[in-house]
Amino acid sequence: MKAPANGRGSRASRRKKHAWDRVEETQKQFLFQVEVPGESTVAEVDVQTSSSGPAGPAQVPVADLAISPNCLGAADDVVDDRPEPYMKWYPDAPNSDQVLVGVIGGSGLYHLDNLEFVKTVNPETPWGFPSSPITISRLPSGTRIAFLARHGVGHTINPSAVPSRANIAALKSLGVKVIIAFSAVGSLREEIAPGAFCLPSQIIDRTKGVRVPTFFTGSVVSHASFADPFSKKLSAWLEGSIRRALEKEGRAVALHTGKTIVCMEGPQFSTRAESIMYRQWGGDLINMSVLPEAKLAREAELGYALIATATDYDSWRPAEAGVTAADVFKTLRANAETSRFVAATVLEDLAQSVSNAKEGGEDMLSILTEEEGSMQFSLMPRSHKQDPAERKQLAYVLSKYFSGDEA
Ligand SMILES: CSC[C@H]1O[C@H](OP(=O)(O)O)[C@H](O)[C@@H]1O
Ligand SMILES: Nc1ncnc2[nH]cnc12
Repeated sequence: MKAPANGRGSRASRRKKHAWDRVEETQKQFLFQVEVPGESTVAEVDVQTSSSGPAGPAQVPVADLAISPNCLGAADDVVDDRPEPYMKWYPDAPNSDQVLVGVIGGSGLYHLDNLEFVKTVNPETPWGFPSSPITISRLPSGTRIAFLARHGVGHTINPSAVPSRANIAALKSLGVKVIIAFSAVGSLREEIAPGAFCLPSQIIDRTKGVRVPTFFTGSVVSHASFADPFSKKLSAWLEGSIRRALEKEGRAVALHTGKTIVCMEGPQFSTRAESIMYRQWGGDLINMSVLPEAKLAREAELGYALIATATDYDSWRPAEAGVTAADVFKTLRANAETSRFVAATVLEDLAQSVSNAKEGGEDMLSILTEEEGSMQFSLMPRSHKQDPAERKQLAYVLSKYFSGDEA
């Protein structure tokens, strides 16, 4: 039985520690030699000591390999039992230097307003440099945020070439916990008019394998859960804050939620047939940028939500000409102005909630840490065949699973 989300106190803390101990134990697994059916060679695989075989080298049937997520601590053992207060379980965040939130600006959104400039950083990650130097700014409340222009400041990077791994890794290296990403999107629905804002909840992947969609490209294998590609608590919280911001702005901009976004490869726009097909598939919006960004944020255990701003009706409307970049640009400027207003309001709201959280409120803390720990059920068990250099690279984004244990 999973304990209640608000389980607290010292007993709960002990249970949590126990769950993490189990993860560490699995990192120090015993080595077994395993005959893989259908293969002539004997594979060496790390497995847990289990009742199915003695500790030490042995021949064990593949069915007995403890490579299910259970070997990382059964799901039932994992209890959301963060001890209070804030500082104890969230040690690296709550000081004024901490950059909690990363904002990724899309087409038309190359800077934010109302912020006090602190510094620009350009971290070199194991996956190279981010799309643009990252601007760290201070909100009026003092909270710091990091801003990154997805296509570079002069919009010089096409969607297929965005260095998403470097972008996500760089933001994580600054201490960011959640990413709020902006994107200019086409609308596949009459009711989502150009100018409207959307918080999508699902993605259909129509990228073509050109972009590397994972940090795990070598001998360390991982299968992250992606059923809900956007962080649910973050998106739900954003909905209220964006609605307030749009009302305050007074331009009657609509906000749609729960929509499905198609991510296509581009850079050309869709054909009419494709545009119609995406509608039949259940697509409501279309862009070229949400993937692999959202997948990589999940792998890095960062919260991620997309604020999509509709610029055009793509190419599904029979009586109209298909979308052109000029159509997009027409709406882009107004959308970007509203996006800056929304960003300023949302970020201030967020900073306020963080400081409430420090004083005992809980909501924002669970939003900021929504994805933390999620990868523990996604990583395949450690094997001596994993490349130590690769594990070291992975420590850059997932230090709690890969730091300090390189042989
Ligand atoms: C400029 S039209 C197509 C381009 O715009 C969107 O960019 P972003 O998501 O970064 O705002 C779309 O995804 C395409 O990359
Ligand atoms: N129609 C469209 N297709 C793909 N990406 C877009 N970004 C803005 N409009 C778009």
